[in-house]
Amino acid sequence: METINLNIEKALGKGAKEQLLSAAPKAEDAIKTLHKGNGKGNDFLGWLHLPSSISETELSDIEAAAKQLKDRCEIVVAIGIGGSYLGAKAVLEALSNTFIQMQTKQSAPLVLFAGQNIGEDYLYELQHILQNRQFGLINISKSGTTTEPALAFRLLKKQLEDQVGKNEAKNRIIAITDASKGALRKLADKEGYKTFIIPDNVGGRFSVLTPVGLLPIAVAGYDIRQLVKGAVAMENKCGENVPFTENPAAVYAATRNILYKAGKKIEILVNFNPKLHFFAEWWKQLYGESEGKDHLGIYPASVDFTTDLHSMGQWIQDGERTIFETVLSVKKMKYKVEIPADEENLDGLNFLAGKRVDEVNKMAELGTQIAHVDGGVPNLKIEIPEITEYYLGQLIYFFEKACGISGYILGVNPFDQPGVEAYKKNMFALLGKPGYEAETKAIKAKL
Ligand SMILES: O=P(O)(O)OC[C@H]1O[C@H](O)[C@H](O)[C@@H](O)[C@@H]1O
Repeated sequence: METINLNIEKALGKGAKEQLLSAAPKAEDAIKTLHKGNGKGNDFLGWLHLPSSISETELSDIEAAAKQLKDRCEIVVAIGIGGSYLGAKAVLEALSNTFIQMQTKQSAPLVLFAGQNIGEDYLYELQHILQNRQFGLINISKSGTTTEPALAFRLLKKQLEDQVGKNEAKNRIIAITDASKGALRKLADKEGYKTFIIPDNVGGRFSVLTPVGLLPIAVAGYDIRQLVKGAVAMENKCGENVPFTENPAAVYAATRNILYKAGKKIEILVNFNPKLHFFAEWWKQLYGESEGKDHLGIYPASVDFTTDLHSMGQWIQDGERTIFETVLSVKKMKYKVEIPADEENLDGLNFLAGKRVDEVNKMAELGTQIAHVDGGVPNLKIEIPEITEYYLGQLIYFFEKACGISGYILGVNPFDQPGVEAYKKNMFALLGKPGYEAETKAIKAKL
């Protein structure tokens, strides 16, 4: 089996080796701190050895629960937001047929998502689609108190109970939450739902390799063992005793911090494969929530190429020089599409006849890299052999490990997210939630 490969040749320019070597001690310290567990946020390091510590019993339990839903449902709605949503969404978008919702024959339930927004029309349309369909629910919330998923669950639970009765609904609802705390734990225990636990020491954005991500992925028919296997391979490749230059997570973390110090405040995660769009959304939460604090942190952005070359390409080529790119480059496509010759050649494309579509895409990728580097945009490249469960598992762990290292190099606590509470407090105050009387008064005075 291959591994994903990080290439930083086009990232640091002249003196790259020296720059990297001088950044090595800080990265090595960060790795030591992570592994000793004596740094900031050290009660949230459960992800560090998560892949290698998942047991056969845990995997079988997840697969059995997935089977229970598969046997009963044509649609399963995974309810959650942030880390309780993006991991599964990213993996499913990467692995699924892009037009899965148009396919009439499904070998596994269609996994849809809810609770990741408060869109009334979104929920109306979802409820409408679920009418007279056999559906089930996976309700995911680590805290068990997040408003968006709680609201979606209230609506969909009622609909399910109305459609199949309370008893059968219990066979189709699985809750993933804290072992003892939170409203969802209480509700699940009271109703007698099957539950999975999100370990206390695994933060939401690091939880894709717990049942949070694994259950929806298994329900959709994908091989969670391969996903975990890939993550284990990367856990070893980025291990504590691997020398700095051979540890891709350390090199990535060090490189982005060198660039940040040099004024590159924005990192754009680029893909040339639309299936990776949501992988970037997952990555944005991982890095945004981990590093964006104390008025510090690279702003994680993303683009889909070549699509966005026709919209954001101008800015990236010529705009303010505060950006760098990290390109997710997929080596091998799953399918083959050859460009046909055309006798009339009215579109002038006969020079491409006989080539695969991916050859055109690869030249777009190379041409873009050269143009952007020439334009002053440092370029990191992560080569992914193919989009499979195994390599996605590698990629997930690679980014998680690098995120921990990078946050410690930056000097922040990469494992908390205090800033997220500000909007929640205001929303509750505006909605008049009991207990928020003083905040309600204060915010109304601002209106
Ligand atoms: O899983 P939950 O507790 O519902 O949290 C879901 C998400 O919302 C929070 O506000 C945090 O900012 C995220 O880190 C978290 O992943």
